This record gives sequence, structure tokens and C-alpha cells, in this order.
Amino acid sequence: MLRIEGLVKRFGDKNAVDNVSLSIPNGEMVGVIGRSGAGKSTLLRMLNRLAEPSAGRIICEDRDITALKGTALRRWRRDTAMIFQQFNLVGRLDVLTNVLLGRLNHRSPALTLVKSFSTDDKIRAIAALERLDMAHLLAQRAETLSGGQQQRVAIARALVQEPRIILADEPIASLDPRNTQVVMDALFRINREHGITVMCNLHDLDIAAKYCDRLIGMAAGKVVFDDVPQALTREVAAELYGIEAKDAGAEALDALDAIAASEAAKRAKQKIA
Ligand SMILES: Nc1ncnc2c1ncn2[C@@H]1O[C@H](COP(=O)(O)OP(=O)(O)OP(=O)(O)O)[C@@H](O)[C@H]1O
Repeated sequence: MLRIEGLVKRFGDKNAVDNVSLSIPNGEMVGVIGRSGAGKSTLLRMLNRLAEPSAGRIICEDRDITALKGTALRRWRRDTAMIFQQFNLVGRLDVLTNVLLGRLNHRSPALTLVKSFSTDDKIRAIAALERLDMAHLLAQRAETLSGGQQQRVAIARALVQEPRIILADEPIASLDPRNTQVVMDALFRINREHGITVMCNLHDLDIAAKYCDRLIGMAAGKVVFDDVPQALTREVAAELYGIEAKDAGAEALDALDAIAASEAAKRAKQKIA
């Protein structure tokens, strides 16, 4: 269980994350939704301690994550793998080496300097690439891959870290619809088959509702919704996306109607059965 207690991140006089408290059980697939600037990335970055909280605490299995330093902090970063919108691969390195970089935190700092990887590391990396259907491209330079392929390599790199939590910050924002589905399917499989908690910032409400067990809606740094996707009302969606924000708002509301219709269809089916 990950517990977030009164978490705040201030930039100047602005609270980017404003007194957020949440409990995330192990193995949940959580979507963090909200418009641009709502504080989603800052929240995820604080969980990985890429950003230092201004106030509040992060507790995992009774350990105060906010107080970790040195080796313990490095271990926590290994336990919480980040996936980014822009993939963050080393373009001139091949796919296999990029995935192996995810093993660096498992080695001593001295071995890290030498940059030689064990056979066991290589077997793990190839197995992760196979899971993402990317093993056939292991010798190819990362910069030559499509966006969807690069994101799958980034997920393989996260997997070899053997994390307990994957924090994905807009992992599909740069992808076309087909690659969006491939990447979200991969994250969903990892969540279900490995039991790894996945916390995923998403702009697209439709995708968030389709893949996530729970949605956390943020607006102006605060949590304004925290429930199953089916519980999201038009009013909350309007608050999350802003009534005046025509594009995101309209799409969100259409998505909401689609969710409501599919729920109604499910209930009707159950009644007939
Ligand atoms: N390093 C920083 N310095 C100053 N302000 C920042 C910094 N990082 C984020 N902010 C501000 O904090 C607020 C929340 O930003 P954040 O990136 O967390 O939002 P978001 O919901 O992830 O938005 P997006 O989807 O556009 O990334 C925004 O107003 C942003 O401008």
C-alpha cells in the first residue's frame, strides 16, 4: 500500500500539488486525469522523488519515503520505474543496451562505471523485450524506431528494474491511435500479470476509463474525483476539463456518455441473463 498524506509542491507562491492525500493498494491500475497544468506530472515525480515535496509525506509499507536518502533513495527509485511521454531512450545506443540501463540500479556503483552486463542481466532484458514483442529489434539503434516501438523499449527498460510501481507520465501523448492501444495494452498486461501497481497520467478520458480500475481527477493541484470510472459524472468531467475548454471538454463528455451507455448495456444484459 502506498499512502500519500497532505502532499504539497510549491513553485513560488503557487501550489502545483495542493494537499493531496491518497491510498493506493498494491496491484491497482490507476489513471490520473485532468487538464494541462492540473499537477499530474508533479504528483508522479514526487512519488519517485524526482521532485521534492514542499510538505506532506509518502509512506510505503510503513516506510517514510519522503525521508529516504543515499542508497535507500536509489532503491526506492528502482522500485518506482518512470515512463515518460518522450520515452527518454539513448538514441545512439541499441535497443538491448537501452533496456539493460534499467538494470544499473541493481548493481554496485563500481560495476555501473565499468558498464559490463552479466548474462543474467541480458537474459532478463531479452525476456522483457519478448514480452513487448520487440526482441527482433534488439540490435537496432533506438533513434531509428517509431514512437510506439520506442515506448515499448522504455517499458521493457522499466520492467527489468523489477519495480513495485510503474509511474507513467503521459505515456501515449506522442502516439497515434494504434500505438496508443499497443502501449496501453502492454501496461495493462504488466499490471494484471505481474501485479505491478501502475499509475498513469492520461489526458484522454476515454482511454483512462477503458484501462484503469480507478481514476483520480485533479484540478488546480487538488484531487476533485477519486473513484471507479463509471462513477464519473458530467459535472465532475466539466470541472476537470473546464467547460470552456471545448476540445478536451467535449471529448471527455462524449467519452463519459460512451461509458454510461456501455454500463447501461451491461446492466441490461445481466437483467436478461
Ligand atoms: N519546475 C517548475 N517550476 C515552476 N512551475 C512549475 C514547474 N513544474 C510545474 N510547474 C507548474 O505547476 C503546475 C502543475 O504542472 P504539472 O506539469 O504537474 O501539470 P500536469 O497536470 O502534469 O500538466 P501537463 O499535462 O501539461 O504536463 C503548472 O502550473 C506548471 O506550470
